[in-house]
Amino acid sequence: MGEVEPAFIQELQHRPKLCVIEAEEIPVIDLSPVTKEAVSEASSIERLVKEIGSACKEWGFFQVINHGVPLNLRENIEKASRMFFSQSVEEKRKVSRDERNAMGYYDTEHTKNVRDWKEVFDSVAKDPTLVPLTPHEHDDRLTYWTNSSPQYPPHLRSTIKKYVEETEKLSFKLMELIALSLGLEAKRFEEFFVKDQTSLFRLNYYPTCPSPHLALGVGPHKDVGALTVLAQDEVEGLEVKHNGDWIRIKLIPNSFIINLGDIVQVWSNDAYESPEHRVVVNSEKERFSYPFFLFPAQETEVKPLEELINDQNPSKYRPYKWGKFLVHRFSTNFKKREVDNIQILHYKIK
Ligand SMILES: O=C(O)CCC(=O)C(=O)O
Ligand SMILES: [Fe+2]
Repeated sequence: MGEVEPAFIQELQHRPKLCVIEAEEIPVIDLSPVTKEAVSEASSIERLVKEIGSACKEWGFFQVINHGVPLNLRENIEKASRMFFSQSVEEKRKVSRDERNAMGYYDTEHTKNVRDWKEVFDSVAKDPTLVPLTPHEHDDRLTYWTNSSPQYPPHLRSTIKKYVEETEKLSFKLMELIALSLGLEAKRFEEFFVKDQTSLFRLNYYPTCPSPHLALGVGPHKDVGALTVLAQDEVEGLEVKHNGDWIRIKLIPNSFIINLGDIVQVWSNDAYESPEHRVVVNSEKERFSYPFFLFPAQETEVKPLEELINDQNPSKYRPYKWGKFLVHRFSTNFKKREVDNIQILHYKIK
């Protein structure tokens, strides 16, 4: 990517100041009580659940250490991703996403109608993944998203598969801890993912940017799924909005950055919120990141859980069909439009 074209330029209020607020840090959570071979004492799990609960309430963002995902899988992803993005745009476009299949390469994503300074390669965790053919409410036709296989590096597909299997296990463990922290059964969320989950794994590449004060790698947004498990290289750039300030996330080597998505916000009936975040780019260093987005099965009707609503705390959302929401997002994120994208706010009961 060369000079900053108008499509990338953020409105004044969204332009990053590039001075980093170091005052606060997101919580760091040690997952050893649930990842160690030996069975942990109930009290240490209870403590962990409390920590997760306060991190979800206070930030919706935290880092995890001793998470059980082998370091070499992650190193392999980093190497393969650098090899893939180092190719010419023509080569990368050979595995471009298209109208029929949303998986593959692209560099045209817009967040809130401004183009992001990034390139992306998307894969589904379960290949093929069942999704609605169109976002239209009364169209019941389904289709499959499938993974594309770049020729270079030749092992990219298998490297992603191994990494995703382990990250997915971590995300299920985290969902159990989140369920417990809400006073639910540990396996409460399992039914939404066991069959036909639509989870997605993304390779993000943020090239150096000549004007990092005008553009963003990813504009301010909230993740739409249940949970995001993010790995990244050593270049910082991710920021979370906390009490009105953008807080830069400091890196801990080999940790994962976890954030809640909109679906957990709806399931919890706003007990937990999906945090707003963005990615600032850099004029000297390129950056790579690897989010795994945990998404439920397409037929899931997303609504506040029965156990978490009552007369004093009635449901704050109308139900929505996850598959339709997902496909709507994917069909509208790639060009500048006059209207805002679909949001959970559209389902909020006023
Ligand atoms: O690159 C990052 O650090 C985060 C990217 C992100 O927020 C996203 O892809 O949704
Ligand atoms: Fe995000």
